[in-house]
Amino acid sequence: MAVIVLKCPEIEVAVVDISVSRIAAWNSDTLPIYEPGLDEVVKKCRGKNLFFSTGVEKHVSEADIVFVSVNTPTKTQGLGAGKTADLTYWESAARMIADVSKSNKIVVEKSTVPVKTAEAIEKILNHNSKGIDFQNLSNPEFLAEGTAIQDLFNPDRVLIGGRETLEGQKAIEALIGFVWTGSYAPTSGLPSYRSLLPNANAFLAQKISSVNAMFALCEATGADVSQVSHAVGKDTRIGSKFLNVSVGFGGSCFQKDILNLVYICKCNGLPEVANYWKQVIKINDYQKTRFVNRIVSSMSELANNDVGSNIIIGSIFKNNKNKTNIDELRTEIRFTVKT
Ligand SMILES: NC(=O)C1=CN([C@@H]2O[C@H](COP(=O)(O)OP(=O)(O)OC[C@H]3O[C@@H](n4cnc5c(N)ncnc54)[C@H](O)[C@@H]3O)[C@@H](O)[C@H]2O)C=CC1
Ligand SMILES: O=C(O)[C@H]1O[C@H](OP(=O)(O)OP(=O)(O)OC[C@H]2O[C@@H](n3ccc(=O)[nH]c3=O)[C@H](O)[C@@H]2O)[C@H](O)[C@@H](O)[C@@H]1O
Repeated sequence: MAVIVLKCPEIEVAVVDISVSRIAAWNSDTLPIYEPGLDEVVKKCRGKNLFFSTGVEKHVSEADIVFVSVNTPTKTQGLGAGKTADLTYWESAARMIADVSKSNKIVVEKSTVPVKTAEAIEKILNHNSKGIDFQNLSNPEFLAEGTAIQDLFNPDRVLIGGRETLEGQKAIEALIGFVWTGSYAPTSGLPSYRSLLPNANAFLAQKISSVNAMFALCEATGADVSQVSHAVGKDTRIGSKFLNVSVGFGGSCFQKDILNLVYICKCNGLPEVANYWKQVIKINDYQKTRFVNRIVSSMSELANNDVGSNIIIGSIFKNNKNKTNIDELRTEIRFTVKT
């Protein structure tokens, strides 16, 4: 949103959140997230055409276009727990939009929502007795944490999906007004767009798991994995990105999106495809365990002395992120030390 307001000064954007502390932070000198370049953009536009507020209902009712980027974590209980996305926040946001709206609106999905289940959102929005027309568009975000502003200024691609009706196409045209650059892919039905981000993320994660599997073999055979991965990355069909060996991928999206994909494949009678993607997560778990085992065995004193001391080993894969993979590793380390 910050980049949209910078590029489109004539458009007023209100960023709303039910979290009072988050909005207070957005209005302060210390923003709640760190991204290179974000501070400058926010400080330049805040109070002019960019506002942060907890007045969710007021701003939603006044808006022409509502972008929804609420959290969609992996479900922790009920049907599909540990696999599919928890749409509670999305559903409650959709209900609120339907309740407070007094005029037609374009509702843009920024959250990663699974294909098919998202049809329920359209039903919630369109099941109103006020005669309001909601056009639901999908505009998946491809930014990565740590390079978000750069990714938004120079996107590889911008995708917008909507209904193949006259109203749907008009809504897409209206949204394109906000999307100032990047290649604009031809539109097609919403299911294609909702399938895109989880599948693209699964492909990227699969590359990391492949290079980490290659790493294990390189170590066993005395080869230098950086030379091998460099050579593999020179193949333009494969490319050099996402070929860095690591302690396994973390982050907020890969694991949750792949679990979602696995669940959807199973629900659609495709167990083999589900197992294929599941394997990417299994290799990632194997990589984490391999890393931890290596650390623990090289610290023999720690391995032989289960005194419950807290030793935290952290790892940051890349600069400019305010998160690390440390939580996952901490769990793994405790488990390893105690057994
Ligand atoms: N973080 C990333 O790099 C990317 C995230 N996504 C997707 O975007 C979505 C959001 O991700 P994050 O920003 O990382 O999550 P987040 O958890 O940091 O932020 C979500 C915010 O939504 C607020 N919220 C929940 N319900 C609300 C409601 N009814 N009204 C107003 N605010 C509400 C929460 O208070 C929270 O502050 C997820 O679906 C994620 O998969 C997609 C691409 C990139
Ligand atoms: O759907 C999303 O939310 C986003 O998920 C990822 O973005 P992000 O999770 O911010 O982080 P990345 O920098 O892409 O890395 C993900 C994980 O993979 C690991 N990684 C990445 C690259 C690599 O070569 N090796 C590797 O182990 C990182 O350490 C990190 O834990 C994708 O890169 C974005 O395109 C996507 O929009």
